[in-house]
Amino acid sequence: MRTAYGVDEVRAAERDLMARLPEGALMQRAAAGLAAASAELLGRVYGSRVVLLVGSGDNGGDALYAGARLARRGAGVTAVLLAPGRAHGHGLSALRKAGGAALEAEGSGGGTELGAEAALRAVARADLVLDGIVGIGGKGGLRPLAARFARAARESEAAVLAVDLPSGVEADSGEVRGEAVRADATVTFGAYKPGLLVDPGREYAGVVRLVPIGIEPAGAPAVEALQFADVARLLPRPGAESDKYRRGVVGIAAGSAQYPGAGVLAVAGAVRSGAGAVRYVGAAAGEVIARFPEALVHEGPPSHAGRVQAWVVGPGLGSGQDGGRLVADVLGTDVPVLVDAEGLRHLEPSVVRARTAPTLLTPHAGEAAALLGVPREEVESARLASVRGLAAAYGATVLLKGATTLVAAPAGAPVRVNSTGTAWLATAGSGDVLSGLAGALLAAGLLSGDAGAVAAYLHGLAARGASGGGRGASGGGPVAAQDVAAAIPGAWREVLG
Ligand SMILES: NC(=O)C1=CN([C@@H]2O[C@H](COP(=O)(O)OP(=O)(O)OC[C@H]3O[C@@H](n4cnc5c(N)ncnc54)[C@H](O)[C@@H]3O)[C@@H](O)[C@H]2O)[C@@H](O)CC1
Ligand SMILES: Nc1ncnc2c1ncn2[C@@H]1O[C@H](COP(=O)(O)OP(=O)(O)O)[C@@H](O)[C@H]1O
Ligand SMILES: [K+]
Repeated sequence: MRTAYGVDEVRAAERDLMARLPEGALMQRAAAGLAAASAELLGRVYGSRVVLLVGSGDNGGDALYAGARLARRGAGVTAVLLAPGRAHGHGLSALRKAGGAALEAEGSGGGTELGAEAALRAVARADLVLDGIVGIGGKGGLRPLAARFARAARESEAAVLAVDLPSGVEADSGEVRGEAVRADATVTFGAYKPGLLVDPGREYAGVVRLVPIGIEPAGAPAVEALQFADVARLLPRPGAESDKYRRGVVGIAAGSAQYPGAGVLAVAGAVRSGAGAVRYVGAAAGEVIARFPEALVHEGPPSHAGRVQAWVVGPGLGSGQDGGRLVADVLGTDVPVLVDAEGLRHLEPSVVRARTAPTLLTPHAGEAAALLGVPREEVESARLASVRGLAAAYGATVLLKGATTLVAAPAGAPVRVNSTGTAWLATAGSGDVLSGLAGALLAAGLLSGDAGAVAAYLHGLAARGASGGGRGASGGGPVAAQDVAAAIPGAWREVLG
C-alpha cells in the first residue's frame, strides 16, 4: 500500500526524530536525496547551470544545501532569493562556501545583487531549476513574486525539480489556488503528501520519488493507493466448492429505450469480472441477450427478479419517470447497492443513510457537483474535500471518477486514490463498464471501499492494456468502452500473475 500523510502527522514525526538527531541532520538527508535526483535529471553535473528558487522557510534550506552539493561537483549554481532577509542562513553560507552565487529577486538589489530581472534571466537560461519556494509550510495561493518565478520556471527549457512538493500545491488536499510550479519530478521527504497523489496537485508533481529520511508518521494515513499486491490479495478467487450462487450474483438495473447501450456495457463489465451470474432488469433486455446470452433477464421490479448478492442501478436510465421508482425499489433491498449515473438523481440522503447494507455511489465530477449543490469546477478543484463531504452526507461509500479516482468511506477511513487509468478512458460508456465491474466485486463479498478501489484499479489497468499504452498514462491509442470490458480478464490475470 502506498500511503500519504497530512502535514500535521509529518511535522509531529519530524519533531520526534529531530529531538534524537544532531541539528540539521534531516535537512542533510533531504539535500542528499535532492542532489542525487538532480544529477539524474541533468545527466552531467559538471558545467551545468542550476538555479535554486529559495523561499523563506526550510524548503528553501533544502534547496540551498542541495545546491551546495551540486556546486562542489562542478555545477554553476545560482540561488534566487525570493525573501532575501529571511533565506535559510546556514544553507546560504554553505552554498557560498561551495562557490555558488545568490541573487536577490526582490526590488532592484544593490552591490553585486542584480534584482528580479537578472534572476528571471538566470531561470530562462538554466538546465535545472530546483523549486524550494515553499513546501509543507505553504499557506494559500503563491504570493505574487513567487507566482512570477513559478511561471518563469514553466516557460524555461530547464528541467524543474520540486523540493518536497511543487510550490503552490496544497500539501493536504492537492488543491491549487492560482499559480503553481509545474515540476518534471518531485523529491518528497519521509512520506508522500496527499497533494502529490490527488489531482490537480498530482499533475503538477511529475514523477514523484520518496526519500526516506527516517521519519515514521503515526496513525492512519490521510490517503492511500492500492498496489499490485494489495489488489491481488483482495481479488475474489473461486474455490473448488464454489458454485455460481456462492461466487456472487449481481443484478443490473440499467439502460432505457433512450440509452440501451448503457445496460449492455454495465452487463459487459459484470460478466467479465467474475460474477457467478448476472441478472438484468430494464428496457434493453433484447440487446443484452443478443450480446450476452449468459445474462438472465427479468421483467418487473428488481426486488422480484430473484436472489442477488448486489445490485447496480442507474447507468443509462435516462430522464424518464421510472428512474425514481427503480432506485427506490433497489435501495429497499437488503444487499449492497451501487448507484451510478442517472440513478444518482433520485437519491435521498435519509433513505441511503437508513440502509443496513452498504451503498456505493459512483459519480463523476458533474454528478458529484449536483449532489453537493455546487458548481462542477468546485468539485474538480477540491476533489478530496468533495468526496469526503459526499460520503459523510449520504453515510455511503463514494467513488469519485476522474483522472485520479477517489474512494471515500463514510466513517473517515483513509481515502483511496487510484491512478492506473489512461486519458483514453474518458470515453462514453466506460463508466458503465466500471459500474458492472464494481457491482460484481460487491456481489463477491468485497467491502464497498475495497470493491470501489479494486474496480478502479482493474478498470484503469484494463484500459491501458486495451489502449496498448503500457504503464504511461498518456501513451497508447483510442479505446472503446467495450474494449475496456473485454480487457478486464487480462488485467485480472496481470495482477494475479
Ligand atoms: N522539519 C524538518 O525536519 C524537515 C523539513 N524539511 C523541509 O522543510 C519544509 C517545511 O519548512 P517550513 O516549515 O519552514 O515551511 P516552508 O519552507 O514550506 O514554508 C514556510 C515559509 O514560506 C512562506 N510562505 C508560506 N506560504 C507562502 C505562499 N503562499 N507564497 C509564498 N511564500 C509563502 C512563509 O512565509 C514561510 O516563511 C518541508 O517542506 C521540507 O522541504 C526537510 O528539510 C526535511 C526535514
Ligand atoms: N482524464 C482521465 N484520465 C483517466 N481516466 C479518466 C479521465 N477522465 C475520465 N476518466 C475515467 O473514465 C471513466 C468515465 O466514466 P463516466 O464519466 O461515468 O463516463 P460515462 O458516463 O460515459 O460512462 C471513469 O472511470 C473515469 O475515472
Ligand atoms: K517546493
